[in-house]
Amino acid sequence: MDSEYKIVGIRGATSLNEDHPIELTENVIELWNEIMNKNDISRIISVIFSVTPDIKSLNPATILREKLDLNNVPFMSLEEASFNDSRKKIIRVLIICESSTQNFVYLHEAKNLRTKKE
Ligand SMILES: O=C(O)C(=O)C[C@]1(C(=O)O)C=C[C@@H](O)C=C1
Repeated sequence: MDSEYKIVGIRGATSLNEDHPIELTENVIELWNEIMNKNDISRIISVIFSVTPDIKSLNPATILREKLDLNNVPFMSLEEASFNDSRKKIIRVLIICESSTQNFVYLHEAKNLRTKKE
């Protein structure tokens, strides 16, 4: 293994306007492609998705596995814990991988998930 590659966690998130299979598929593939384009990942170890409890139309892991032929990637999908100030219709991902970069990607309404609340 090249020494510049380290095991890191890369985060990302996206949002849905509606819990609809077409929008969910498009936004999950968009998120995945953006993370892959903005990073230099040499090996994926595991991928965990979380979806807020208002997302039921499709499983993001199944979409990637089937549509992008990622059958060898160990995916899991979980329900995100819900709190009083939780944002709605958010899909989060944590990719554990070997990478020389660690660029997080937040798209659409998920862009401000990590901004500090006043
Ligand atoms: O990074 C995100 O997706 C966030 O919503 C931020 C945050 C955090 O406060 O650090 C909140 C909830 C998630 O479970 C993970 C991280």
